[in-house]
Amino acid sequence: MSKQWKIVVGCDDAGLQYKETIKADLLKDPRVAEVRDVGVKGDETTAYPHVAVAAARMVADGTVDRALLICGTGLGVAIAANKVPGVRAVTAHDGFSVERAVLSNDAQVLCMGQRVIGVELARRLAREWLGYEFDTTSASAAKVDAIRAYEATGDGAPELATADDLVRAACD
Ligand SMILES: O=C(CO)[C@H](O)COP(=O)(O)O
Repeated sequence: MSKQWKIVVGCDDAGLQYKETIKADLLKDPRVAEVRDVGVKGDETTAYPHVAVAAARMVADGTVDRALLICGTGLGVAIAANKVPGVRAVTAHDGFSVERAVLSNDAQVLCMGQRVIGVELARRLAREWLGYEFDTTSASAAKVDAIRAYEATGDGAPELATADDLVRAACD
């Protein structure tokens, strides 16, 4: 059996309907072991950065494998989630980008905008997302390592890779 994902969902008030709909889908999906919810709920109006960072911290500390975040555009939640070290969050509204977010970028956080795409497309993309798993032996792995290295030191972490290695990885 393929991996069973632990997932956290989150949204702001502009993403509540999609978050609840996709959460219900995830809860029924046999590929999902656990779904956590960091809000918002009902008539809460917590701003998107707080929710996104709460979810991203759960990814970073290993509480969950992945996060699915919804706001109006999917942009703000991604920007905020990416402030948490170790987290790679993307906004994606098409199937190819969702696939590559995992297979190329090892992104653990998928963000979508309730004001951008229809709910059926968002549900489909979330379903497809569960089917992708990053291959640590793939050619993309060195490029993701380069991202990690830049994050670690801001200059490419020479202890993890030479500058030449990083440039080669970035250009491959
Ligand atoms: O889309 C959002 C942030 O990217 C959010 O749902 C709405 O933000 P606002 O336009 O600043 O209200």
